[in-house]
Amino acid sequence: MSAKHPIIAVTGSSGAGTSTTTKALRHIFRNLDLSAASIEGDSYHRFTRPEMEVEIRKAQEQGKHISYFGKEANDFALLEETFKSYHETGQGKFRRYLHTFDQAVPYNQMPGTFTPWQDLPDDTDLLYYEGLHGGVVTDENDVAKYVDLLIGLVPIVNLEWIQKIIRDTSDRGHSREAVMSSIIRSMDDYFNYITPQFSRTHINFQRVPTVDTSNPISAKDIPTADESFVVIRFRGMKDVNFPFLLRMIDGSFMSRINTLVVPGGKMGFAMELIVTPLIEKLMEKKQLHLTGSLPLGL
Ligand SMILES: Nc1ncnc2c1ncn2[C@@H]1O[C@H](COP(=O)(O)OP(=O)(O)OP(=O)(O)O)[C@@H](O)[C@H]1O
Ligand SMILES: O=C(CO)[C@H](O)[C@H](O)COP(=O)(O)O
Repeated sequence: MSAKHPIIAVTGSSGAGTSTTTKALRHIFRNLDLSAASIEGDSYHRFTRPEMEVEIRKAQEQGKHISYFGKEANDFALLEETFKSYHETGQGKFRRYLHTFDQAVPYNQMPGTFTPWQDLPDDTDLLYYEGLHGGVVTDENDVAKYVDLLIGLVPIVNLEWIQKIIRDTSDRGHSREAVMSSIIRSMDDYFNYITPQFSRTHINFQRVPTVDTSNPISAKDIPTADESFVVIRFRGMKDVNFPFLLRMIDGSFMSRINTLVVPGGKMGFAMELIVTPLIEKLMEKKQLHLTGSLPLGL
């Protein structure tokens, strides 16, 4: 944990909605007048899209699987190093993985390639990570230990697959069959690297649809905000003002002592109400540090 250079991470599987949620987080940063250095989880893939296709074939020939969820296809050491560097110095490097032609054309590159590494801007208030592995811990690497506020974004799995299948086929140019086989191929890594993170998060936001999603493969649309609820689980946080949240968020209720449920359309609002005071607290700590009132290391 770094009072001086705090790190906030939103972690979730492919299609969970981490990019979508980033809009709510950016809104909070703007309201608080904070400058955030941003990094994306996909930047830590080891391979471009054509290279990954080769790696998938090589693995298959050896009777193995490689997926974007696992350590073979992602450089966890580099991600840990980036977090460590920001935590200690407020600096680091970033690049982007370009998924679509719309993203790639401004760089004069092809989809499925990386932009060159660049320095993060100087003098930012915090580092914001959005992606697959913000809370990853393996035998070799511990990314989670540098994160001051770790948020999990976890739709129930049928909804996650619907979101992934529809997004990947309509925006990223993949066939339905290719997306399906990538989901199947990713299963081991999903259990080994993705899901354990959600027991390390401070808060999880889990979208639960109220329409039938029992066959995600055949779904034509993503359930809308009005067709879902969001289950929000807090871990190890003593000062959550539940009465205030219940009063402010119409239609919300508690389902457990640490769990708030809000209508799907209120997810952005709930996120702002919950996350804003937490970020304010991180900033107060940072300020104390800068004025020398907080011992180093706290
Ligand atoms: N709360 C939501 N309500 C409705 N649709 C959503 C919601 N969150 C995400 N989606 C949709 O789900 C799809 C996947 O979302 P998004 O691209 O944000 O996922 P991601 O977690 O960033 O995935 P990746 O890591 O693969 O980039 C998008 O089509 C997005 O519009
Ligand atoms: O979302 C993903 C992981 O988070 C993608 O599966 C991965 O980044 C590869 O992207 P693409 O299919 O565009 O090559």
